[in-house]
Amino acid sequence: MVLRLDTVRVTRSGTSILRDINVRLGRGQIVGLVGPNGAGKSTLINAIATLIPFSGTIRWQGLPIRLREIGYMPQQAQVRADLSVIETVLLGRHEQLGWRVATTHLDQALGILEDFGIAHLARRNMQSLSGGQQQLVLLTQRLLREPKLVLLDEATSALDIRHQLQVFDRLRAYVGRSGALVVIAIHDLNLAARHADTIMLLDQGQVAGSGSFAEVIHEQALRDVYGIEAELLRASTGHTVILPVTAYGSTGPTSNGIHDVQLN
Ligand SMILES: Nc1ncnc2c1ncn2[C@@H]1O[C@H](COP(=O)(O)OP(=O)(O)OP(=O)(O)O)[C@@H](O)[C@H]1O
Repeated sequence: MVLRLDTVRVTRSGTSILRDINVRLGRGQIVGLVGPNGAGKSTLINAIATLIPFSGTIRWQGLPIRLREIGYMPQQAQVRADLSVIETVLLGRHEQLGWRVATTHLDQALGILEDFGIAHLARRNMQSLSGGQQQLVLLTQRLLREPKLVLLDEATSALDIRHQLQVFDRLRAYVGRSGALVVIAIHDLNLAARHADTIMLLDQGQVAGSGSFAEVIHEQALRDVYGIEAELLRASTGHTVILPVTAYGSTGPTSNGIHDVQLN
């Protein structure tokens, strides 16, 4: 197991935010970090990225994590600099850039933009892009130097359905090629069901479950952690689809099992 957290705790402004987090994660997988608003997902990602103080130990391949060696993308990555898209992506390799940009670096930057279907934006100014386009560019920037640990906080939240699928396809290819570990905080449980190899469910600063989607996200967990009644459907792909029915406590139809639906 390459990412190891032992009794990690985070306290902010006197309040306990994360309590006794013990985690073991192996490489070559996408881990979906899920949980309701305020559960502690961003805090956990920020602690792993060493951006906030924590107690306990966090080790990557047996060593303390160094931010510059990982690919980290915060929840609200902001673009302030007046740079073009290609310049922004190249900054992903800023430690290696000199007075001239090497052709190989430029080719890599253009290649990753192409891979994510946004090569046509290469010469555009970042400020002129939509929020979703900026999110895609920043993701390619983080992946440019091929980090083996990638921490993404809601990295697909501003993307349309096609781009969400595209990003997960690219992340899957990246993980397959590089053997990286990708941890992505994500609200969309259906996306997580489809694309995450492992689910880690956070609730009130603690790990409420980890394992396969089916092991972690079931009707009782949705009731206990999210406070909703939901139907769990099974798509023709075999993946679970969650259909929220009603918020806990309100009246409405409840689920009585898993149903088959045909997706074309
Ligand atoms: N600097 C801070 N000082 C005090 N409390 C904080 C601080 N940062 C976060 N919190 C609290 O910690 C808890 C966890 O926040 P966090 O942002 O990690 O949750 P999250 O699961 O990422 O939520 P969301 O899904 O809404 O993004 C929340 O209750 C939040 O109010």
